Amino acid sequence: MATGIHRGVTLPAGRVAAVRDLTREFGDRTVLDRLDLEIAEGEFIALLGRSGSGKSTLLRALAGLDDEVAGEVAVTGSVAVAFQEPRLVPWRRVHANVTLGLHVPDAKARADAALAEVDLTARAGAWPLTLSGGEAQRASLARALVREPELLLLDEPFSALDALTRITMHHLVLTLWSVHRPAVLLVTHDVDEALLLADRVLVLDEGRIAHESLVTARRPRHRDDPELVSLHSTLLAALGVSPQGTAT
Ligand SMILES: Nc1ncnc2c1ncn2[C@@H]1O[C@H](COP(=O)(O)OP(=O)(O)OP(=O)(O)O)[C@@H](O)[C@H]1O
Repeated sequence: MATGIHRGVTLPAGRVAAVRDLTREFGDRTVLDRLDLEIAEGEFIALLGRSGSGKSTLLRALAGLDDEVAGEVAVTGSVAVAFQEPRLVPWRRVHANVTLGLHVPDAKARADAALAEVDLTARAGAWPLTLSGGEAQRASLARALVREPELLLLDEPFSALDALTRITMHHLVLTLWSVHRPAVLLVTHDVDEALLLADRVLVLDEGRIAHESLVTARRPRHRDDPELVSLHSTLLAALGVSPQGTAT
C-alpha cells in the first residue's frame, strides 16, 4: 500500500479499516506518532485518551477529513461520522438533513426508514433548532445510518446529553449496531460508557495506541459486572488516573 488515504481498497479478510504508521504534526507538535490500528468488520471499539491526546485527529483521518496526515489509512467501504454537536443544517428540515448529499434513487425511503429506527418519524418535518439535544443527536445518527456505513465513527456523540438521555442513546446505538453491524469507533471520555458498549477499548497516549482491553461480558452490561469493575481500574491506570480521580 502506498502512502496516503485509500478508499474502497481490499484489505485482509474481515477488516474494514487499517491505519499504518499514521503521523500527524501540528507545527512542531507530533499528535499522532506512527500509529497502527486495524478495525475488524462489525466490531465495536471505544477510544479513550486524555484531552488533547489526538482522538479526534485519528477519527478525522479515518473519515478522510484530513489530507495532511503521513502514513496510510485504508478503508474498504463507506464511512459515516456523527459528532459531539449534531451539525444539522439549520435551514433544512430534519428529513432533508438526513438525505443531504445522499444521491441514490431511494434516498427518501431510506431516510424515512432511518428516522423510524431512531424514533424520530414524528419530527421529520421539524426545523433542527426546535429539536431537543437528544432528538438532534438521533437525527445525526439517522443521517449517518442512511449511508449504510461499514464504518461508523462517533466523536463523543453523547457527552453533551443529560445522564438519562445518554442511557437511552446507549441502548439505541447498541440496537442499531446489532441490526446493521457496522464497525464502530466511538471516541469518549467516559470509561463506563466505553465498557458498557465496546468489544475493545483502546487508550491513545503519546500518539499511539498505548493500551487495549478486550471486553467479553454479554450485553446488556451492568456497571457492577466484575469484569467491568476490574477493567475500569485497569483503564483508569492506563489513562494515568488513580481510582480516586486524581492524575498520577
Ligand atoms: N487544526 C489544528 N491546528 C493546530 N492544532 C490542532 C489542530 N487540531 C488539533 N490540534 C491539536 O492536536 C491535539 C490533539 O487534538 P484532538 O482534538 O485530536 O484531541 P482529543 O484527544 O480529541 O481531545 P479532546 O478529548 O479534548 O476532544 C491538541 O493539542 C490540539 O490542540
